[in-house]
Formats: sequence, structure tokens, C-alpha cells
Amino acid sequence: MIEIKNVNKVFYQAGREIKALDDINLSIAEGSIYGVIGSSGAGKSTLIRCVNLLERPTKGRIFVDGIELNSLSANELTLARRKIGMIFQHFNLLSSRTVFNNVGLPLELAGVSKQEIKEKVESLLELVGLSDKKDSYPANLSGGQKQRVAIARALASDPKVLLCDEATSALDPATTHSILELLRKINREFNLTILLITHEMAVVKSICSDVAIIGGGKLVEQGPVGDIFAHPKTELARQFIRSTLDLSIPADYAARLSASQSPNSYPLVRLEFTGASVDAPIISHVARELNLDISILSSNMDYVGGIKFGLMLAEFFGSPQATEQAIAFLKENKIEVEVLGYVA
Ligand SMILES: Nc1ncnc2c1ncn2[C@@H]1O[C@H](COP(=O)(O)OP(=O)(O)OP(=O)(O)O)[C@@H](O)[C@H]1O
Repeated sequence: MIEIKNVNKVFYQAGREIKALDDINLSIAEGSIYGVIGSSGAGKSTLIRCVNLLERPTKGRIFVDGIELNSLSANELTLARRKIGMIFQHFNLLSSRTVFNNVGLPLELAGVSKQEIKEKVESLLELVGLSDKKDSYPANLSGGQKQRVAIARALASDPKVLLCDEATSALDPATTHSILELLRKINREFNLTILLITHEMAVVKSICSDVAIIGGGKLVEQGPVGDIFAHPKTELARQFIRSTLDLSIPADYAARLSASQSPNSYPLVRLEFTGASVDAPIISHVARELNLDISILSSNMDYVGGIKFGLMLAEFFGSPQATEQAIAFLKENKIEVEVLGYVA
């Protein structure tokens, strides 16, 4: 549905050249929810803005629903853009218009009759759960409600594609969840192709079928979300995956942690399970076979695409030899092991 071919974007600022996008190629299938993730400054906003030519690529071509946007005249581009809805981090609603008139705006601009606008807007407000707010102004809505209005407005011209530019970044976790659920619902109901950019892997994990990771304007990795979580190939991908698993050492343990082992201290170990790890009850195996007591301090395990992955912090109580053998065994089974220090 969306083809991004050899797209480059260079900005010039104060005589300096900034390569925001460096030869990006992406193919986004109809009906998919495709996530692009990257850190601040990676080029995410530039990329999504290139898809509807809000930003013109310096080089490269953009196809949406088989039409090459770069080759269109200004009028043709205006028509093509009606099939590409967009929502933003800060909603971009018109404060002087009611909810009803915000949602109806694209239809007014397209010359649709008043009666048709009324029917369409009312059905869209019902879809996003805001029928009772149609006469309210944006200033009187919560962030989540504003984003629902923006989604209804984006759907008014029956787009085939919805671009989401950090659409949940300004929202709290519960509201983020409800907006992501709404996006999933409209994706299914209308077979709408959704391209979203985010800096949060949790967003990708929760609704995307596919993901592309960009860093420094370059496409670093891409593929089905399950595959990327299972077999990340780059350190950047691993970092984003880890960011979904918050596991820090409790403060009192951190205070008692020392770099070297004493006779009555035991190692605090961080275990990382990835898609490559052997899927078996390995912890109990190690404890039984090596006569090691393992105390799990915290653990954050998850499933994506049928793959178990996650982090665990544990203390190993046993002889130094048993600990060494246990670590070797875990590594053989593709569990990444790091001794964080020794706790007395
Ligand atoms: N209009 C512009 N003029 C000059 N440089 C720009 C412009 N827009 C973006 N850039 C630069 O291009 C690079 C990519 O910016 P972009 O906004 O696409 O990143 P991003 O991944 O969306 O970051 P963030 O998450 O912080 O918004 C950055 O180095 C940025 O400073």
C-alpha cells in the first residue's frame, strides 16, 4: 500500500548539511499496522512527513496505493492526500471550532453537502465514542478525547492510509492503551493501513504487525515484530527491546553490591532471554543438577509472536565452582549472563 523507495532527505541549516534520511526503502502491506521506531533525531518525523509529501524527499520516490506522489501536480496531490489521513502528537485541532465542526472540516473543504456531513460526522463520533461531545470545544476535552476527535477527522474522507506521528506520546499509559485499541479497531473495521512512528517499543509491541528501526537517518533493521523481538540483529534493536522490560536493581541491593567476591557474598546475576534462548525449564534444571539455590529477585518475561523473552535478576547461592558451571550452562543455552556484582 505504501512504497518508500530510496528516499533521502537533506536539510541545510546555517550552511551545514543535515542528512535526515539516508536511502530508506520500506514496503508497507495493505491492512498492516507498521511501526517505525527510533530515538530522538533519528529521522522518524521526517520520514512520515515524506509519505504525504508534507516534506519533499531530496531524492527517492513515494507510492501510496499504486500512485507515485512525487509525479503529481499540486491539484492531483491535494486529491491523493484525501486518501492519506494523519494524526499528530499534539492533535492539531482548531480551537475555534466545535468537535463536530473539526471532524466535518475535511468534508466542508471537499464540498460535501450539509446533510451528508451531518450523517458522516455523527457516525464517526459514535465510532470514536464522543457523540456526547459534539458541541464541545477542544479546550474542554482531555488529551485522549482530543486524539479521538483527530482520529475521527482523519477518517472523514475515508482514507486508505492513516499516518500517526507520535500519536500517543502526549498521553498517559491508560489513555495510550485506549487510543491504541481504537487504532486497532479502525484498522480491522476499515482494513485501514496504519503507519505509525514512535520512540516507544511498548507501542510497537502492543499493536504493530511489522516494525522498522531507524537510527541516524538509516534503516537499521526491519521485519515482523515477532521476528525482531525473537532475533534482533543489531544493538539498537536490542536496546529498544530491553526498554520494554524495566528491570533495575532494588536500591538496598545496589548499596550492598561490591565488585569483588568475599567468602560470604554471592553473585547477583542478570539473565537475558532472547528468541535464541533454549525454551526449556533451565533455571530449575541448573538448580537441581548443580546443587545451586537460585533466588529470583525480579523478573520481567514476555511473549511476542510466540517467542518468550525477558530479563531476570537472581542471586546464585552455591560453591564458586557450581556458579561457574551454571553460568557456562546458561550461556550454552543462549541465555546472556552478566554478573552484576556480589551481595553480602
Ligand atoms: N526543517 C528542518 N531543518 C533542519 N533540520 C531539520 C529539519 N527537520 C528535521 N531536521 C533534522 O533532521 C534530523 C531528523 O529529525 P526528525 O525530526 O525527523 O527526527 P525524529 O526522529 O522525529 O526526532 P524526535 O523524536 O525528536 O522528533 C534531526 O537532526 C533534525 O535536527
